[in-house]
Amino acid sequence: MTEWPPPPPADNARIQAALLDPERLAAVQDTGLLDSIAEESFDRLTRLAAKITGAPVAFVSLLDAHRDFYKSTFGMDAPLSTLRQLTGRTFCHYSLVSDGPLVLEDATQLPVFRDVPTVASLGVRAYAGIPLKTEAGQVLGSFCAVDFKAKQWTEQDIDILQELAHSAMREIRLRRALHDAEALNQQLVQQLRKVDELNQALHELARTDPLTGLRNRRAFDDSLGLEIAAVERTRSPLSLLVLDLDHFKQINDSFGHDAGDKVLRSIAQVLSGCVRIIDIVARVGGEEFAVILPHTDAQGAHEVAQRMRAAVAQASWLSQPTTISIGAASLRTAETACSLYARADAALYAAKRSGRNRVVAG
Ligand SMILES: Nc1nc2c(ncn2[C@@H]2O[C@H](COP(=O)(O)OP(=O)(O)OP(=O)(O)O)[C@@H](O)[C@H]2O)c(=O)[nH]1
Repeated sequence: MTEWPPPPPADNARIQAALLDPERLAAVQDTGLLDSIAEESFDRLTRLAAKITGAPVAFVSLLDAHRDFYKSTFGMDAPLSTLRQLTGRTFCHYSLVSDGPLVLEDATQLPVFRDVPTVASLGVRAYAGIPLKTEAGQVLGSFCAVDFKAKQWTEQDIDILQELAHSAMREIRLRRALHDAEALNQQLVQQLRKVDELNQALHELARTDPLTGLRNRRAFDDSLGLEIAAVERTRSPLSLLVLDLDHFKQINDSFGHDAGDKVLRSIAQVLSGCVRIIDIVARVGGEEFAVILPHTDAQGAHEVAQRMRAAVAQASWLSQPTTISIGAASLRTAETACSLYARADAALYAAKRSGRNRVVAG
């Protein structure tokens, strides 16, 4: 056809330079389509191209450094489709540097083009290729139609192929945008996970006594409420110990506040070592601790309390013995957390009044 006379064939060096241009290759990689499977959104376009132009074959090629990758093919018979990743010089390479549609009515009649391997190997004679160009001007490959006999491409054929090439480019951009959105979404999910972890850490921090690492008063109150609620379901016993160091003021006064802190930390360790994993040890005040003992009756609570009292009394603290007094109370039917605590606290003060270093049940 006269409207699109084939341009003088580009020399090999120019094609090679364009093929290997790093920016172009980066753009091709960036599509994320190399080696991807066939997709209906592209196949629909090649099918349409063949149907409307009457060409038996249409395809979308992406030009990698050393191969043509066909994202979509229509009308290629079995042996041809095995050439899905064609190597060697192809018409699409000429299209790459053609700066517009490359339209060949009969390649066998044209110098250089007649030497393109697919002319001899597959019998290709007519070719119309529209460069697939990014907004930045990088040519990714071509949208092509091919015939095995000479073909007079009409102006409408080329218009249609250009429209379809345009749609293919839009599809490519859409893929990229989707991919970017997925990556962003992934990042967002990771950030949210981090925020969750931080929140969790903050939550833990807000419930932890910084000096001893035990639960603090707030966490203790929550735990006691939950354990009492569980008792209402399970009807199992529950006991509470409230402990206070004896004459702790003297330790502070004699050895200093830091030494007092050290004693509090050690006491926390000793107490934690006396209980089961399900028991809850908390520091509920300056030198006051409390221990929730689920599934434990008054007898069991007394045993644990005596174990704690003896363990503290036997440990070597600074240069003087340190002891604790303990009040114990076991939950009564329909009793509130407040009442249970008050009874254990009253028992603690009874223990103090009656000489310290002892356990009193409330
Ligand atoms: N080192 C240190 N001391 C604390 C802390 N919290 C409270 N205390 C001290 O604990 C002491 C408590 O004194 P008191 O309430 O008189 O009780 P006590 O000396 O233990 O005497 P009894 O309880 O009657 O046996 C005070 O000296 C407080 O300063 C703390 O976090 N670190």
